[in-house]
Amino acid sequence: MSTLKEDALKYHAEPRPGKIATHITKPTATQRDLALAYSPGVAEPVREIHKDPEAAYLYTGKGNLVAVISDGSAVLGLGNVGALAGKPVMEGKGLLFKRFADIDVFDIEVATQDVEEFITVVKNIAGTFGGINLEDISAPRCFEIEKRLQAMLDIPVFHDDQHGTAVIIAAGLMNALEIQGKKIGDVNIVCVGAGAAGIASMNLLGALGADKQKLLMVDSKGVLHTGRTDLNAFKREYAVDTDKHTLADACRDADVFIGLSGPNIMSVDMLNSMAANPVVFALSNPDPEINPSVALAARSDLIIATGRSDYPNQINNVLCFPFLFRGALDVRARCINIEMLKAAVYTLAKLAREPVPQDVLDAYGLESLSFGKASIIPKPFDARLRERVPKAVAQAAIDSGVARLPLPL
Ligand SMILES: NC(=O)C1=CN([C@@H]2O[C@H](COP(=O)(O)OP(=O)(O)OC[C@H]3O[C@@H](n4cnc5c(N)ncnc54)[C@H](OP(=O)(O)O)[C@@H]3O)[C@@H](O)[C@H]2O)C=CC1
Ligand SMILES: CC(=O)C(=O)O
Ligand SMILES: [Mg+2]
Repeated sequence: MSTLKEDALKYHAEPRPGKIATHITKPTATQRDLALAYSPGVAEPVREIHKDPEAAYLYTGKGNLVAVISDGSAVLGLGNVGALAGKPVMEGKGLLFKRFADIDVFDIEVATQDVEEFITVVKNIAGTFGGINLEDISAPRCFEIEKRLQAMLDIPVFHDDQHGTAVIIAAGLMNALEIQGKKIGDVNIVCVGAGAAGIASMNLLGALGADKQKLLMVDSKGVLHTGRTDLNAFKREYAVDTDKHTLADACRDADVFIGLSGPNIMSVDMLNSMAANPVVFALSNPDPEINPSVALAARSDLIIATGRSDYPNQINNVLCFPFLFRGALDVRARCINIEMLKAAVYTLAKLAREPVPQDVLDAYGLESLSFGKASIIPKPFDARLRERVPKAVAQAAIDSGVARLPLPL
């Protein structure tokens, strides 16, 4: 039998290399077609856009085109593999944008990890696009890059690993805590990984009612505590006065473990030391902080999720970014703000409580599935995501004053 590695390499190589290509949207069969598509006809939209840049939305693909841009500095949990090696992931994001939200993508791998150079590249190509999805850029550089680019540009600049991840964690956690009979403001949370995903996810959980005093963040050197002198400004926000200094200390009596760090970091002893009815989101890709089979064998009162497609409860930003951008592009939003993120959270969480459609069951080879410990979040194939999340996001953009168009009919 072939292995996942063999299958994955073959999938990417055959029948033609890569996962995504461009296609033509206009007739090209006759001399007249070419005269319209290219010279001389193409001069007409050029003149219109020269007079009014907004006309680019009318005459080019800009409004439905997103750039997935990476410097390859934090690719999944594989680390700093560089721009080119990250390309399969960026093509993958393009595939997901297209498959789930019919958004066109150019993936762009920028071979510099210098913040100024990177910002200059993105700023200078941004006019081509309706939105910028920054991907797999390590912290703390990613925070400055996103903030400065958003301030310069009038299209959404969205770091998926920060906010896409935060949205799906928040939606999944709201449901998981309800099933476990706990409230977000009461629970002790451990977040391992104080990078792009960890910091942004804890910021959003805080905005949704999590108590910072009950939160311990952990990086590769241990718990972020006030005695540490090696913390950057983003980590310092989460430093607490505690004598818990190791991950094992932090896990003791915790209700929630969120892993946004690297593979196999959580031991069974750590899991066993958590409070009753715990929630573990082991979200490092491709290998989670703890293997779900091992974890479930150790504790039957557990809810566990991973970032992977091959286990129940996939907490992965694929459930957010296609639908969030669809909503933002539909109303030509200038940015993606917290109101839009919250709208996505609530819509995703609510949808998970409804019966799962048959075609979704078929795609996963399941007889049945209903809201509960093994189904806290919708599956990406659920067509209702495309119907509901963009609409909620677009409405939030309108209500918060960042939309330039009304809701589509
Ligand atoms: N399921 C999903 O949808 C998503 C999952 N992720 C996963 O989250 C992880 C982090 O991604 P991202 O935030 O973008 O990367 P960053 O590089 O920005 O951050 C990584 C963080 O993990 C910490 N870390 C690394 N190794 C360890 C360790 N052994 N013990 C404790 N902490 C550790 C780093 O510590 P230090 O600061 O000390 O270097 C850093 O704080 C990846 O595995 C990625 O696949 C990310 C986005 C979405
Ligand atoms: C899912 C994703 O974006 C990551 O692991 O980096
Ligand atoms: Mg990523």
